[in-house]
Amino acid sequence: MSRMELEKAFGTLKAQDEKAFIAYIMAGDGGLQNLKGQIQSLEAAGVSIVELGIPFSDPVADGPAIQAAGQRALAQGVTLEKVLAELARIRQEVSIPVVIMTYANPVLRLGADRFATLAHEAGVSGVIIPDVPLEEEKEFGAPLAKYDIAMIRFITLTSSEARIKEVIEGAEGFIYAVTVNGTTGVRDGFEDSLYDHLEKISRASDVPVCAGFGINDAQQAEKIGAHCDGVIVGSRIVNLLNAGRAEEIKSLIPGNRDVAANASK
Ligand SMILES: O=P(O)(O)OC[C@@H](O)[C@@H](O)c1c[nH]c2ccccc12
Repeated sequence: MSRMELEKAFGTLKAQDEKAFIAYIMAGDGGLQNLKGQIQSLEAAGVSIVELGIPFSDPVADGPAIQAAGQRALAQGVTLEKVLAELARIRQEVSIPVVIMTYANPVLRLGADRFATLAHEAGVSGVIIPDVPLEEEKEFGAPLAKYDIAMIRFITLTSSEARIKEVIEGAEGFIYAVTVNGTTGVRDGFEDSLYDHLEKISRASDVPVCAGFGINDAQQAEKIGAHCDGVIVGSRIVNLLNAGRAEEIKSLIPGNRDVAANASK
């Protein structure tokens, strides 16, 4: 698999006039032996793409829910290499695209070339590394490009016009538009200016734009998704999985309204 799978997924959604729902989970939270079942249950719930987090000891952009999930996974001895090996083992049984979300350090420890090879063997479609700025992207992106794996870039609320233009030029897979300032996790609400910001980026970008951080339910997902190509939900899903309430993930996806109504009864 490669970034073609991402293009295909977004193409199918567009043809059906639907938005992408990207679910973030922490690999190895609950044990790596459960990864296959977790991804399959997301797929069955109607998730479009899985963003698979790699546990890391110094996760600067993660809020409390993701940090706690990372600690649980680290306590189980989960590493980037083990996650990629497990993904390679289960790839035939998983059909939605998987994007790896990791910090730079675990990739550098493995070596950027070896990481790209293992990610390719694991069927990974894209990679998100939040602590690698555009200026340093090449070191990571070039080996991935050999296998056509997308290097996914961020735009934040404070990105300047010039920066937005730079990010959009040569963007791959999709653009991750951060909806709030700060770390991941549930928020009370969003700035009114968010919607214009998302529309502006979407208009300018050739690749789909997906918004994430602080999206907590189907209503928010629908409202934000209306101004871009999809949403990313992390903390809420991580918490539901950890609480053994995976079946409620369905109710976070807009369009599963009946499910949502039933779940809250
Ligand atoms: O948890 P939230 O608020 O739903 O946001 C998604 C986010 O967790 C996920 O995409 C993510 C986890 N760790 C990150 C680090 C940087 C950027 C994004 C992430």
